[in-house]
Amino acid sequence: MTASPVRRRLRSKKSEFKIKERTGDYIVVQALDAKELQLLLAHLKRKRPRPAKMKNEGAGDSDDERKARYADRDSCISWFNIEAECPFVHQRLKKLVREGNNHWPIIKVDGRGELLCTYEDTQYAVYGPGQHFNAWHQDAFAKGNDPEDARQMTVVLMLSERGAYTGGEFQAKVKMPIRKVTRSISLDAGDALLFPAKRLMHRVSKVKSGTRKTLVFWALDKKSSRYHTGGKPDIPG
Ligand SMILES: O=C(O)CCC(=O)C(=O)O
Ligand SMILES: [Fe+2]
Repeated sequence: MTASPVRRRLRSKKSEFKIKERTGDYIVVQALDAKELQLLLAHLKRKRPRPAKMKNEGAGDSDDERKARYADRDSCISWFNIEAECPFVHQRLKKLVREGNNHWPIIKVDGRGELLCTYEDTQYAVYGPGQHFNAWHQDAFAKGNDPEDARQMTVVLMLSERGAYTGGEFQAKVKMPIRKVTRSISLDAGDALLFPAKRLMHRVSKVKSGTRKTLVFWALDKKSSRYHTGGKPDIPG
């Protein structure tokens, strides 16, 4: 028996991930199991993360004043091509972007259901004692003029066990009926936090002890960005 169109639609939206928390602003899912995480961590041992430069780890030449405050960051990062180096994690991250897009349909989909987006190099971030990303920020701006303003979906993959560090909370400004409130989002090792890159204000508080490690992965839609379209994005800002 064939499913009715409505049932089929519902089934196709069914998550393949265990959803641990879902709000209008962000979602937390279980993304990697312990074995997969170990494989990824073994690969990342070869990396030598270096102090992040502002803005957005580039040369610090942002044309956008909103990003000046990003300088309030102290962490070590390394950028790499995860598709080439760790294909199974790349596949998973792409599925996570799709999962996010099922909740916030921001990225267009072609006739075969493929997301019409590209992916930035992946950021591996390491925060030791005293380090942080204290600056409240969003990862892209609809009206921004920089290459990274093409970011549409953010995936933060937590690599560290809870007991590996204290402090280092991922905090976000979430909508409540009357105003936005700051919430600390609880993440276990292997969890992924998904949110629309141009919407969620967030930061990482200071690590008090131990080491906190994440991967941050962004899906881009270059057509949504002034930078990539010569000032004529096809999506209103
Ligand atoms: O490390 C994290 O948890 C998030 C880092 C972040 O917000 C960023 O790199 O834009
Ligand atoms: Fe961020």
